[in-house]
Amino acid sequence: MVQLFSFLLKATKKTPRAHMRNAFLDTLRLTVKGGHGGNGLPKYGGIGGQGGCVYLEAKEGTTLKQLAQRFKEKKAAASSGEDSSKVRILGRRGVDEKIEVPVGVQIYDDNGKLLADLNEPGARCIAAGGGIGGCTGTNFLGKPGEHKTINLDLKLIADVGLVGFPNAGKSTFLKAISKAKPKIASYPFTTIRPQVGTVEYPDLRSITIADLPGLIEGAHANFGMGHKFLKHIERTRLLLFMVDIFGFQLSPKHARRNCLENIYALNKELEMYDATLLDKPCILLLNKMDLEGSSEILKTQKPFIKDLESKLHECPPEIRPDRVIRFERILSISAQNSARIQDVKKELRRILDEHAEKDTVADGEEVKELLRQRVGERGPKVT
Ligand SMILES: Nc1nc2c(ncn2[C@@H]2O[C@H](COP(=O)(O)OP(=O)(O)OP(=O)(O)O)[C@@H](O)[C@H]2O)c(=O)[nH]1
Repeated sequence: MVQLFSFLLKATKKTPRAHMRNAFLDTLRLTVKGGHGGNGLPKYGGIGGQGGCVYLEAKEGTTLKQLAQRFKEKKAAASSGEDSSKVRILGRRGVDEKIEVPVGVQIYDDNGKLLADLNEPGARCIAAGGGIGGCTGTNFLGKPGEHKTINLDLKLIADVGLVGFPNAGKSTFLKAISKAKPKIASYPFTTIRPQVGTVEYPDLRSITIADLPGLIEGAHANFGMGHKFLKHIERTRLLLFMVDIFGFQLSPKHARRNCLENIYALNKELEMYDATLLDKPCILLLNKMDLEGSSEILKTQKPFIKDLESKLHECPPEIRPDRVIRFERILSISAQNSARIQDVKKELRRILDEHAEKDTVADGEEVKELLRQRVGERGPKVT
């Protein structure tokens, strides 16, 4: 009977859909447990060893998928401290459990409280401390280690976040400008995981661009993949909007949006996710300029794209943003023919450098102000 059931169960088990297989993993839940403290030895006043702790360390090249494979049971524990004995009065400390995590991981507890942000290689945090060893204060009994569930949330760290609706040409553009090799096809949703490309400059400086897929109109209401990948934009320093000059229609059931409407809709999606994203510097790319009729559309739409406020009243309410985004630069390109890709490359660099300089100056001013406040009237003069 049991065999029959297991046979039937196997028969109904479907193979996962192609896009679900090897899916990009950017969250992981783990139960972590610090080691138990060793017991003391009352007769000699011996102290038990402290339990080992579970700690996380950010390492480049690590993925959450590797982690999920290593901890199949989703549990990690450190070893207990050694009991005190006649030959070793001070018990040895338990062995720590080191978990290597991808750079850019944020650690949350079950209440959603941020415990740590491991955003550079080598950054560490203790996930579960070990219990103290038995001593006079504990009646020579070792204490249990910390035990909790943590949530790892990976947010990519890239200089530029590429956003656009499906089929706009994001993958084609990323391939043209960088060394990334994304999948490209003429139907929406080819990209189901963020792709990161690196753009190199002759002076050996390089910048990274993350293609954030899956964004569709209404994603804020959890249509499609919702805002699943938008979290990766939070740490980017510049936004790169990409829009098909001919507009986009997700399916016959959806309204066809022209390029201007697509810009409003993208603006709205970002605003609904996190309005502070609109404060980031932003470049707009109007793509597919190699196709016939594109120049005419550009000519009629450009004045309105430059001044988004002007047509806001005509924008359908479901895609109308409260605040329009300001583009530092608008470039019409053809990702397929690599036309004006070099201009985009230059602009990205220029704007990133300009903002980095501003940030440094702003930081400097802040430090000076702090110093001024601390130094007081009689201290050295801060200029
Ligand atoms: N004519 C023309 N076609 C382009 C251009 N850029 C992209 N395409 C085509 O548009 C289609 C979609 O391109 P992708 O690069 O896959 O678009 P995407 O935005 O990455 O799409 P998703 O993966 O669905 O998010 C493909 O058939 C491309 O060949 C362009 O500049 N000109």
